[in-house]
Amino acid sequence: MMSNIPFESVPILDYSLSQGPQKPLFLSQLRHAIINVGFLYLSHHTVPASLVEEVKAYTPRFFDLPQTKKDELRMANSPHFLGYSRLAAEITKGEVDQREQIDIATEFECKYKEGDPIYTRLWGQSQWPDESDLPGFRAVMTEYFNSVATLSYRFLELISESLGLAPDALSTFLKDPADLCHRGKIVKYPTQVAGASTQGVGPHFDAGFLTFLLQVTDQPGLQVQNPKGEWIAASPIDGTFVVNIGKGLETVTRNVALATSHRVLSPPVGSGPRYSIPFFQAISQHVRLSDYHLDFPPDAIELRDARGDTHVDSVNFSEFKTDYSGLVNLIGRIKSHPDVAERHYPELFAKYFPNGMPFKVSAY
Ligand SMILES: O=C(O)CCC(=O)C(=O)O
Ligand SMILES: [Fe+2]
Repeated sequence: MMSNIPFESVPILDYSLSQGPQKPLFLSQLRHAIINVGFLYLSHHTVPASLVEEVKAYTPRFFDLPQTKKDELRMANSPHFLGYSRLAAEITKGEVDQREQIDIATEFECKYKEGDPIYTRLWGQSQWPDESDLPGFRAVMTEYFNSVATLSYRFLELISESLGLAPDALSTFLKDPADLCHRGKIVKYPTQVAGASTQGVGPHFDAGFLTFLLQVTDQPGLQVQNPKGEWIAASPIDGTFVVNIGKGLETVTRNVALATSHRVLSPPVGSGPRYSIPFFQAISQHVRLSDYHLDFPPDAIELRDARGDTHVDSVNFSEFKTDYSGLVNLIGRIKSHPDVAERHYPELFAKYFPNGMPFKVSAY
């Protein structure tokens, strides 16, 4: 299991082990998952099961709102790229994604003013449906994201420890948790239309540090690419999150932690829609990851080198090597949602789309 043979399944880790005498076992399992897989299931975690059940119950109800109500929340309204995207509004790797979604974030008041770095405008308030249309939705989703954020901080400390770093070595990139705007989305993948595309979301890496994914329904569809290029299923397991590493964490750990390409296939004809909720942990906007040098013990570096390079079929991300994290994230959003960019960031739109609005955009 600890070898560098390409993984054939996504490991399951029991978070409760990290809180007791079995912590060393947990940390060794975590080290393997972080270095060789880049994905894991996390069971027995700290987000209350009752809260998860409430979130699951609300999810289809949001999408069942009348189309006009959802369109009122459209992302194009928001300089923060938060809000609703209709079915097939995004493209990954040149193909339309068959999903409908609302991007939301933890509570954050945007303090951007003229003259500040433009990327500080990216963080701000979500757009929520009217309370009378979906009573309690905002409160439950906000509580849920806060609870996942808390877990994500603790988990980052465990990752540091598992790699032989001081527990707070990675937390320094999240400096002041009260001043972070974590993002995520609530997603609906409709069942495949016979003969049509099966791309729920095309192969991609996540951008930031850690992603915590809640698979709301039971359909398979999420797949993770191993270093040989094979697609390995990460089907739902009740009571777990799927946790994965983003390009930011890979960059700052000099590839010790592995960001792994993944995709979602549309649910098969007749199986009903699939719903999921990814939470993307934010890091401070003002850090340039390449300015930091984390001192890993030699055995972590050896494990990384034994794993070697991975060959993946995915869109790529290299800006973390040169730019401020906030700018990297803003550029990612601009490329994914040029309609929002054209309205709120005309200069950046012109820079990244010199020929005007593309017919096809490339979403991360
Ligand atoms: O819906 C899923 O299971 C995964 C979604 C995902 O990978 C993403 O939105 O980054
Ligand atoms: Fe993803």
